[in-house]
Amino acid sequence: MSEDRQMLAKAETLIEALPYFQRYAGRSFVVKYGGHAMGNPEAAQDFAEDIVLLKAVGINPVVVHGGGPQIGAMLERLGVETSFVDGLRVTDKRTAEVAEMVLSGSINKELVGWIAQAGGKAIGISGKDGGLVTARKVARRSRGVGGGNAEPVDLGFVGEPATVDTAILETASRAGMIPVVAPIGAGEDGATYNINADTMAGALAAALGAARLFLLTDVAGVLNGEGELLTDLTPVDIARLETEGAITGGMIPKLQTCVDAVEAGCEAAVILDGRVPHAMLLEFFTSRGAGTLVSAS
Ligand SMILES: Nc1ncnc2c1ncn2[C@@H]1O[C@H](COP(=O)(O)OP(=O)(O)O)[C@@H](O)[C@H]1O
Ligand SMILES: CC(=O)N[C@@H](CCC(=O)OP(=O)(O)O)C(=O)O
Repeated sequence: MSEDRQMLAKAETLIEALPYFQRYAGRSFVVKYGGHAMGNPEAAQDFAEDIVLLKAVGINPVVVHGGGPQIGAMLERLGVETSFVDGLRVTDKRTAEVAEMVLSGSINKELVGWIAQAGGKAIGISGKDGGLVTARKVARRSRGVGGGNAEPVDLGFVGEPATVDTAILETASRAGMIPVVAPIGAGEDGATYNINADTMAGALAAALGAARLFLLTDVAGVLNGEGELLTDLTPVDIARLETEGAITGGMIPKLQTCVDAVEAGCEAAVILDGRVPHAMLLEFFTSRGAGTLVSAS
């Protein structure tokens, strides 16, 4: 391509994005960055640039991060065994301490650093800060599909957001900052609860009335039993896939989050491959969408 044609193509890409900038300026986007997607430092830098660009065009991004694999690695180093039920980590007191240390400590600050490198101002918090989230203990769960006969398991200090006060997010956004939220919350009893990061992101998206919820992971999107990408899903489709047993592990809380978010008024929730450079920008601002888009109908 000649240099002139290349310049023209760049200008056209920007113009293609203009209606989106205009339509979504002032709205909130909640972006969940999964622990699996974080493995690649280059993709992480691209991710941070995308977030800073959203902020620069007047959108208010709120980042929620995971860190499941990183918590797992730290538990292994400490010789603590760990297990999951329906994609949720069974969390005793020691595990909750390690989860908070890894999530609120190292990962949260790493992401704040990446955003700063990309020229943005991020503020790292957890659900405990500014009364953002009050957690309640999740109910006992049966193990996996067809686990109906098994004794339900007590997941310990696994929480879900019971109340959300978005004031701290709005204050930070108004001040030009990008909130980066670790999925940890305090219960009314003062205990620390480990919250699945997808669930946390969905609760914030619902409370903010976010225009979009992006869940960045390490797969192309939701795959059917044949391994093919499903590009558009509704809550009815998701219920069918779950009954068929096509959804397992971490995809269970992810899809439940999408359903809850769109039913609470979020326009769309998108599951995207966070390993693909600039996946979120390409999905949102151009016609070259990727991943799985969940909408109410
Ligand atoms: N139907 C499905 N389509 C895609 N991925 C699925 C499906 N069912 C289960 N998964 C699993 O869900 C994982 C994504 O969830 P998770 O490991 O919690 O990621 P993250 O750390 O990004 O939240 C995928 O890597 C895949 O192994
Ligand atoms: C209760 C529960 O399962 N909490 C998660 C929190 C981190 C998380 O959700 O990280 P990803 O998004 O990277 O999976 C955990 O302990 O792994």
